[in-house]
Amino acid sequence: MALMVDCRLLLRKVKDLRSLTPRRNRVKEKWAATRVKHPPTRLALQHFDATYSGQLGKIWPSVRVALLSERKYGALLNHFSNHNVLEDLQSQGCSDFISYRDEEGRCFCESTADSDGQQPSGLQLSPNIQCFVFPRGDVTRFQPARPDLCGLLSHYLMDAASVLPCLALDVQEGHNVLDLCAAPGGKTLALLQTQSISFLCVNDASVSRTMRLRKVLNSYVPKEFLTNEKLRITSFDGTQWGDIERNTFDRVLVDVPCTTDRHSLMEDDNNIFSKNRIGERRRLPQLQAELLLAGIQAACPGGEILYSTCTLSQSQNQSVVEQAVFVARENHDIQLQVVSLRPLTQMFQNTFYFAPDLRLGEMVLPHLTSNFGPIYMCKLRRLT
Ligand SMILES: C[S@@+](CC[C@H](N)C(=O)[O-])C[C@H]1O[C@@H](n2cnc3c(N)ncnc32)[C@H](O)[C@@H]1O
Repeated sequence: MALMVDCRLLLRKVKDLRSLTPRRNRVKEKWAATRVKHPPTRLALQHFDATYSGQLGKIWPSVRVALLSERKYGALLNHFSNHNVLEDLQSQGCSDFISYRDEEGRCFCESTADSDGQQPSGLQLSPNIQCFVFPRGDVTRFQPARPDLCGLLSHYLMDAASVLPCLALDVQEGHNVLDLCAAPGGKTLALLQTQSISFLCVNDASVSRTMRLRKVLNSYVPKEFLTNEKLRITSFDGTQWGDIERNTFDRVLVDVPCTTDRHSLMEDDNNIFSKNRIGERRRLPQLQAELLLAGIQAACPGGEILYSTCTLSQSQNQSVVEQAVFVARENHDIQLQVVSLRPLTQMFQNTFYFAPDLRLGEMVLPHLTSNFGPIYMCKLRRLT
C-alpha cells in the first residue's frame, strides 16, 4: 500500500516537473504555430514580381530594388507657419524642387497637343507650393517639424512625388475644390498652401482617418482658414458623392485607396496582401472606378479631375480611368477629355524618374537615384 502511494506521488511529481521544465520548448512550439508562414510583405513581393515584370519589362529590377530600399521624403513648406525653416533646409543642402524650374528657364505655358493626341495642360503652378528635397541619391532624413509661437508646424514630411497631383490639379483663384479621399491630409495641405481656394471640401470615408486629417489641419493651418465658410470636412462614402452634389466643383482630387505598393512591401501590419484582405484587394479597381466616376459627376462642366494612386498596377491606374470615362459617357452623358501632363513631367524630370511611354496619364517610378513614388496620375477635363 505504502509503495503504491509512493508510486502515485512520484508520478504526480514527474507530471508536475514536466509541466514546469519544458517552458522554453512550449514557447517555441507556440511561436512556431502562430508564426505567419507567408507574411503579407512576401506575398506582395511575389504578386509584384508576377505582374510588374510583365508590365514594366526590363526596368522592373531597378524599380524593385528601389521599392525595397530606403525611400526619400520631401518637406512641404507650411506658409502659414512663422517658423522660418527655409534657411535651415538650404544649409542642409536641400532645394525646392518646384521653383527649381525657374533656374532652368522653363515655364508652364500652353503647348501644342502631344503626339498621343492628349490635350496640353496649360497649367500655372502656384508659387506658394514649395517642397524641399535632398539632391539625387541622397536619402538623408529631415528633422521633425517645429512649431512656431502659435503652435503651427513649419513643414510636412511626405513623398515629394505626392505633391505632383496637387500641382497638376492647377487650382486657380476663387476655385471650389473637392478632395474626395483626403486623409491623412498631405495633399489637402499642399492645396491649401496655394491660398487661392474659395471653398474646400475634404472628405474621407474613414472616421478615424478623418480625425487624423483634422489634427493635421489644426497643426498646420490657422483657425481663420478653417471656418465653415471656407472648409467642410465630411466622412461620407465617396462613391455616393455623385448623388449628393453634382456639377459643383472646379477641381476634384480623387486620390484613391490602392495597394500602396511601398507600404505593402515594408509593413506586415495593416497590409492589404494579408490573407484576410484578399476580397478587399480584389474589389479595389471597382471601388476606384466608382470613386473616380463620383468625382467626375461632382465636377462642373469645364471642371478638372485629377485621379491618383501610389501603385504601379495598370489595373488600378489606366484601366480604372478607362472604365470611369466609359461609364461617364455611356451612362451619364458626360464627355471627358484627357489632359496631358507631359509639360509637368518635362519640368520635373531632374527630380523624378517618370515611366516612359505610358498610354494614359503619367507615373513616377521609384529609382535608387530618386527614390520617390510610385505615384500615378491622370487628369481629365469635363467637356459636358
Ligand atoms: C491614398 S489615401 C488618401 C491620401 C490623402 N489624399 C493624402 O494625401 O494624405 C486613400 C484614402 O481613401 C479613403 N477611402 C477609402 N474608401 C473610401 C470611400 N469609399 N470614400 C472616401 N474615401 C475612401 C481611405 O480611408 C484613405 O484615407
